[in-house]
Amino acid sequence: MLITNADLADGRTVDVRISGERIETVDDGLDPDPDETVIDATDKLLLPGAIDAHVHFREPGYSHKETWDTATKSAAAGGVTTVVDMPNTDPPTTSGANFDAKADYAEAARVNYGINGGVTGDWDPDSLFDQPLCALGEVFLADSTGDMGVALDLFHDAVGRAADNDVTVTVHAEDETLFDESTREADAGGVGREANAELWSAYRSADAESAMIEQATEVGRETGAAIHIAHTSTPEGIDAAVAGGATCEVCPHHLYLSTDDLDELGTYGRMNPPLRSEERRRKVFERVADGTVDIVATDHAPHTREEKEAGLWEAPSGVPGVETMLPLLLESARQGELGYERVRDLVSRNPAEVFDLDSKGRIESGYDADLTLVDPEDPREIRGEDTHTKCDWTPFEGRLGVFPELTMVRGEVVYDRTPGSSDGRSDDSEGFGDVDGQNVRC
Ligand SMILES: NC(=O)N[C@@H](CC(=O)O)C(=O)O
Ligand SMILES: [Zn+2]
Ligand SMILES: [Zn+2]
Repeated sequence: MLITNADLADGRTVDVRISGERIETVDDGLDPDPDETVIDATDKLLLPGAIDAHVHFREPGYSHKETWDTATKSAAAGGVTTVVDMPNTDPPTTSGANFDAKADYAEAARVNYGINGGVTGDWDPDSLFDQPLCALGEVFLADSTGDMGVALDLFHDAVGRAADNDVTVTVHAEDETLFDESTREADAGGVGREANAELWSAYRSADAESAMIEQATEVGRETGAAIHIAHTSTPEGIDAAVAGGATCEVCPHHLYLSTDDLDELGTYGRMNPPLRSEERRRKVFERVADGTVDIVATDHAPHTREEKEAGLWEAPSGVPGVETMLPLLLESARQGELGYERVRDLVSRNPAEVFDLDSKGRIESGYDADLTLVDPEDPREIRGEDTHTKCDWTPFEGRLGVFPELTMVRGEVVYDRTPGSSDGRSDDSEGFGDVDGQNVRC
């Protein structure tokens, strides 16, 4: 296959030849071979497929929220070609056997995936580390969905084991002892969008995050493990991660939403860590734009509308996001708030480096042909009902996103937004190709 005249994030315009699963040549003036499929990418932007290093695809255990099929369609339609799945499923991914149980479900994936191991009081590190883990984590230092919170002494042991096995540790860092219990009394009731979700932000305080990041990075230094701080939501948290020698990630909801949006979102804006003030959100955005933050990942955490239609303290935490991450970032690039190379680094190059995905994250000869093609000047309104996640709602309703036209996984079309228009490149009427997702560690 030959993609001609594509603009790259660095401003070059090139032809890209794909041979089998790999990028063969990146050059200009490549002539199509006889019988070679040609995609004219004139005025389109070609990006390495996004790597979402933080998703909750819910199976086994919670197929009513999401399945590997719906979630990886959502990923493909959002330009995400690799995902890393978190362990808070049922059973949790805390032993070799439980890893195998998840791997069976993951066979339905249409994009590449990694599976992480998790830590609980009764985890089985011996059998777990025998498996091809992508990373250890998220290791929960506070309870979140799945109630997998662990104490610091167990965390210390687990990080030590990870260091011995040369596995990166992704950490959910909040200090429960610093949560503000008094906020519970202020709740006047109200369910779903009527709930006063600002109380959730007050409850799981900004201090609780940065204090625990300091402790987690100290354990990293003591043990020599590579620590990656998940979903940092505050400038203080990002600065603590950097000072502590860890890598860190920011999620689209902490980049584009703040407590100002909670009037409208209610429990649909409840997640851990919670949304922060507009002032903090701006400072987080600055740190993403200037390269202080290593990666953007979604923490795609779908729950049904029925589950979200509950009181503030009963509703589950988490929002979907795998389909809207790259579109939101590309809209910021269109607006001049982020450079295209920064976007590429945040969602492709850097996650590939942090998680040792050696053949991914770049459009260069020899790399996997995981690619996504967009018209950078064609934003659309984000609509929950248009997304492919099973939960069918989005906290970004009505915002603009620059969505992919075409996504490829290891040289095969996994998503084509205009099926039929392009010589049958996809297999079904929704535009999805029947691609066999592969475990990135196998
Ligand atoms: N972020 C969330 O609010 N929820 C996540 C768990 C997590 O990442 O903490 C979930 O799995 O629902
Ligand atoms: Zn978390
Ligand atoms: Zn998470």
